[in-house]
Amino acid sequence: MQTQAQPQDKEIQAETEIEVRDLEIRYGAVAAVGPVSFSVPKGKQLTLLGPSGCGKSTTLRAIAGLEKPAAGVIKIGDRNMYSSAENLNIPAEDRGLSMVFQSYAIWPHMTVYDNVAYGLKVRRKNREEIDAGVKRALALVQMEAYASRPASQLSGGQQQRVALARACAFSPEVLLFDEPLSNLDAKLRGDMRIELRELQHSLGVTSIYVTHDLEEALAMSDCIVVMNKGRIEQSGTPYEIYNYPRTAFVADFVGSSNLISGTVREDLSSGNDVVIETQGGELIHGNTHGRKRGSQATLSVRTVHLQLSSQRPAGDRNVWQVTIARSVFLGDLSEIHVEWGGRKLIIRRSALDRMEEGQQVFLSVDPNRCVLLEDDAPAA
Ligand SMILES: Nc1ncnc2c1ncn2[C@@H]1O[C@H](COP(=O)(O)OP(=O)(O)OP(=O)(O)O)[C@@H](O)[C@H]1O
Repeated sequence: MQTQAQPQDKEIQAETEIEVRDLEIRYGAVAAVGPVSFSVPKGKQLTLLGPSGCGKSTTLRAIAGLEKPAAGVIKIGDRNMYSSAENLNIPAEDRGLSMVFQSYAIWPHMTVYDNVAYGLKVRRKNREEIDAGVKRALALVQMEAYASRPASQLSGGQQQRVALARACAFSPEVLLFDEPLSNLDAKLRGDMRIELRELQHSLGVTSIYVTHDLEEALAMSDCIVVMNKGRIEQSGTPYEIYNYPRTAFVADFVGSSNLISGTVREDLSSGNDVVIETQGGELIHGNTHGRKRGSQATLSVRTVHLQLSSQRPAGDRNVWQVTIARSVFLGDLSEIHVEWGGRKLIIRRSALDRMEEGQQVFLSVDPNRCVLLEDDAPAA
């Protein structure tokens, strides 16, 4: 019997630090967000991921106190920061949190030291506390050597480190990040991603991170909330979101997938597997998920999970003979297009094993790699 691997749900049993409940945000008559609900356990990082305009920044700004919601509750620690029922909206500066923006927002005319000291001065710390706080924060981002340099004489990556140091200097309970790496070049982004994650871990600070960059979200988060058109499509660990998308939107947005629609034909008596009749032929999927015979179903199959081989693979389940229509070299990977059941399937595989256009090959997929979606994608 085929058993479908269970999602690795190691999600943290820690106490909740941030709770967002039935939050709605409007601009005039237009509903920009909501209702959305999610929570972040203490010391963990949650990422709001989604395409441009889906409402990520608006949600984050409401948590920061920079946007007044229309309804719902925002709770940090044991205090309500916003509650429509209580007509409560605590000002941003009293929420005990710090925010790092895409546009560093550091002052170019000030030195690095003064930039980092600013938040401590505003909080009326004494000279010794300010000095200790600045030194600790600069050490965290490895910028001690630049303390006396004007901020205008720093690279983009260094400026973003200063912005981070400034955000961490007064040891906030909560850190909010709004696309903090998107002004940096690809290489620096990759490095900063790791540094930021280590920083978040070492401080043990609870954080919410906004990005539209999938890799960033997968690499940096304890939990991802995927948003679309102001609503939550799915939330879970990076592993769950990537391997078990529930909707066509998530399957498509989080990594590249082939969406294949068909009709549930029969359960195999040997186990839980289900046969879906598609235009390309029978596709066997590893778990029924309660689908009834005759119902419409859409399977998501990741482009990296479809296999191509010149020899027929062992077994006869989910194996077809196809012709390579296109082969696109992408460096580490090649993207191969094949025609299957009157539609194009895309396969991503190592570029080392070359396949030529026009070549006849065998296409196969493990039934457990075909994920049944909860909604139906447009017929393909
Ligand atoms: N000040 C505003 N007035 C009116 N509508 C707004 C305002 N700010 C945002 N919106 C709208 O609210 C929706 C959500 O915007 P938001 O900036 O939160 O999206 P986002 O997911 O963060 O996108 P991006 O990644 O492009 O920043 C969008 O439709 C946007 O046009």
